[in-house]
Amino acid sequence: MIDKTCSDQASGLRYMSSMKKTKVIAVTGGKGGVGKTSVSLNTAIAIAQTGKSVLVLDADLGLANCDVMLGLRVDKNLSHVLSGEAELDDILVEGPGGVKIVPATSGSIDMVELSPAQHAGLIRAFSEMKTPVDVFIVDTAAGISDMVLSFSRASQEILVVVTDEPTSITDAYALIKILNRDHGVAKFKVVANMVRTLKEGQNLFKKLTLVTDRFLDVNLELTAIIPFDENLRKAVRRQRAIVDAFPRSPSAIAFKTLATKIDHWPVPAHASGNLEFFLEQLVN
Ligand SMILES: Nc1ncnc2c1ncn2[C@@H]1O[C@H](COP(=O)(O)OP(=O)(O)OP(=O)(O)O)[C@@H](O)[C@H]1O
Repeated sequence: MIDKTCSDQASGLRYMSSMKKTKVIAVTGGKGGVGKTSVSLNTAIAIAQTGKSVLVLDADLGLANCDVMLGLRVDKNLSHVLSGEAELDDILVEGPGGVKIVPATSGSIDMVELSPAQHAGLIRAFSEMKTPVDVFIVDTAAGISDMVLSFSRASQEILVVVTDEPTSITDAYALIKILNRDHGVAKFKVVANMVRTLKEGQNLFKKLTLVTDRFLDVNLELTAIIPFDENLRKAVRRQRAIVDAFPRSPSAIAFKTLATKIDHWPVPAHASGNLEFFLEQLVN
């Protein structure tokens, strides 16, 4: 028994040291419709276009829509991996720039309420994945459900997408507050989306920090300002990503700038840089 435990630990350690580091980023925002999926996909594709291997987890498990947004055909999803019918590598769908998407189009999976067997199965599925991953982007659902909090808390970086509407700002504040108060998260990167001018983006950030500075001990950074862009809507209607369909459009340029920034973020040297560590955090 002891021998088995030791050998499990040893192989686990060997495995950990052989693993490539992955940047894990959650894209969240509190309010629905602020552009989380648009930010996740376009940023992921822009990073993939630079030659990096990027995986997007569509973590809006009830209403997953990354595949629909890109007009991709999905045969199998994460529930097939959990039931043992498919390997993770087999369900990945490839989008523009070679970006890979983990389709999770099943309302029946609740990632935070997995049975121990499913938990182990999920970690094993990611451990055994042959597809290398430099950047793992998790597109979370709207709201402040346990699942959104778990995904955010387990990620190394949290991108909070906000728009210049009072409800978006109050929902983003509520999300930041809970992540800080209940989960000890102190660092957030803000993406001001659908703004008409740079100034509007900066003012929006100020409105948010006015309340966070007053009531919370958190550090917010304005990481990206994405302009309102009619071409983005046109691209969505055509089931294309703007960085692919209209690469010179203002929002596409802003997504590429964000991608370059992310590329320069350091990969943590410790275990939190591993995909498996993220999953452990997620389900524990
Ligand atoms: N910068 C932008 N300029 C113009 N339209 C945008 C921009 N960003 C997002 N949109 C539009 O806003 C709508 C909502 O975007 P998206 O689906 O990405 O939001 P979401 O936060 O993921 O929504 P949900 O919470 O429903 O998952 C879409 O129609 C999208 O085309």
